[in-house]
Amino acid sequence: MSATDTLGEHEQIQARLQLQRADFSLDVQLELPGKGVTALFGPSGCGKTTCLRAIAGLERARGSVHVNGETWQHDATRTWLPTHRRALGYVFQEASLFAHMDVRRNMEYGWKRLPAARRRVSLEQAVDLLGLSALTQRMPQTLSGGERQRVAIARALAASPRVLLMDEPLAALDAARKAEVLPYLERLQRELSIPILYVTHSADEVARLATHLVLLRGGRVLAQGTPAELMARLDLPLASGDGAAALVQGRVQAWDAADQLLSVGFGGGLLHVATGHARTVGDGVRLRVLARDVSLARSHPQATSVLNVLPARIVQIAPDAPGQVLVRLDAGGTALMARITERSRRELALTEGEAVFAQVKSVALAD
Ligand SMILES: Nc1ncnc2c1ncn2[C@@H]1O[C@H](COP(=O)(O)OP(=O)(O)OP(=O)(O)O)[C@@H](O)[C@H]1O
Repeated sequence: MSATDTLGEHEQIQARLQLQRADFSLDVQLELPGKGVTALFGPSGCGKTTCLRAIAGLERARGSVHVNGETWQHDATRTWLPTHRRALGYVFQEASLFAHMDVRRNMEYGWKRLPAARRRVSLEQAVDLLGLSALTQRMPQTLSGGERQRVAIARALAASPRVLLMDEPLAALDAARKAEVLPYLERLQRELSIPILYVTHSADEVARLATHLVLLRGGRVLAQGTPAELMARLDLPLASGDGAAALVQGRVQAWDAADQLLSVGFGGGLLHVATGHARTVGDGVRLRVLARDVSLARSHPQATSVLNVLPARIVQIAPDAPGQVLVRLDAGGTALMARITERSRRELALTEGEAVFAQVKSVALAD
């Protein structure tokens, strides 16, 4: 079987990976969309990097790996392609650029080795996507950490990979450098048809970038699905702690420059977001609503400073931190979450299935 043999399952990444170490075992079945950003998310040691390395062929797991129509590993037919025959780009935590080559020659490295017929990304495109046109003559040691990482991503892209594997690409950067690189990653997600597998243990990065999410625990898949779906599951660890939040996909309906307020429409109504950044009417946006910023009322609150009051239905109530409960709501088909005290729940006699008003004190743009 050759690298171009297909399974008829284009536009999908499938991996069955099993591996045994002295004190760790990996046993996962991944069925991932062949486009967008799939985040592999979980605590330290759960096997995120091992999964990525096994997909790349840097680690020998038992099983199979199929990437958008190509078979890279299939034990049943004794197929196992070495890493250099797998059309992938790998971006590590620390950019490993060739110190003796300038940015352009670093980028040409993988690109030149590719037969012209297989080049799907031009060098110019990679330079442009990562905003590197002013840096092509620079040597790596003169670049900031964020710039080096952008070059590493561009170099990986220029090799026209079928998939881009990124292992905590922002983890080594400080907050300011992270903020500088993130928009480029978002751009890749929007403009490229190359799927990205993105290892992270940052919930912020998941909320901002991921279109699909795989939760790993102890070498096993705990759950996989869209970030909005999994973040609203009260039985999963994402819903615990201060970061518990709902993701709301909406569309910009208006921008009020005087009040610096963005109005975003979604299935459950309208949310107003205080932001200094104007957005174009009609654009899709992702909002993050923290459970701790949502309170509940039985009737529509009057004369409140909270701008966002949405009718919703209680779907589920689960115990949370001591004295608190987490409430999953349905607002016109979109999941929201509220963290309230057990006493408030009792005094308002809130139960599953009931209609309430959700007061959303604060909303942030996730992208
Ligand atoms: N080369 C190795 N030899 C033996 N054990 C290893 C090796 N590499 C990783 N491990 C172990 O395998 C388990 C999974 O490691 P892995 O690096 O995949 O986790 P991770 O989820 O990526 O963690 P982190 O977020 O800390 O990078 C851990 O228990 C780790 O100690």
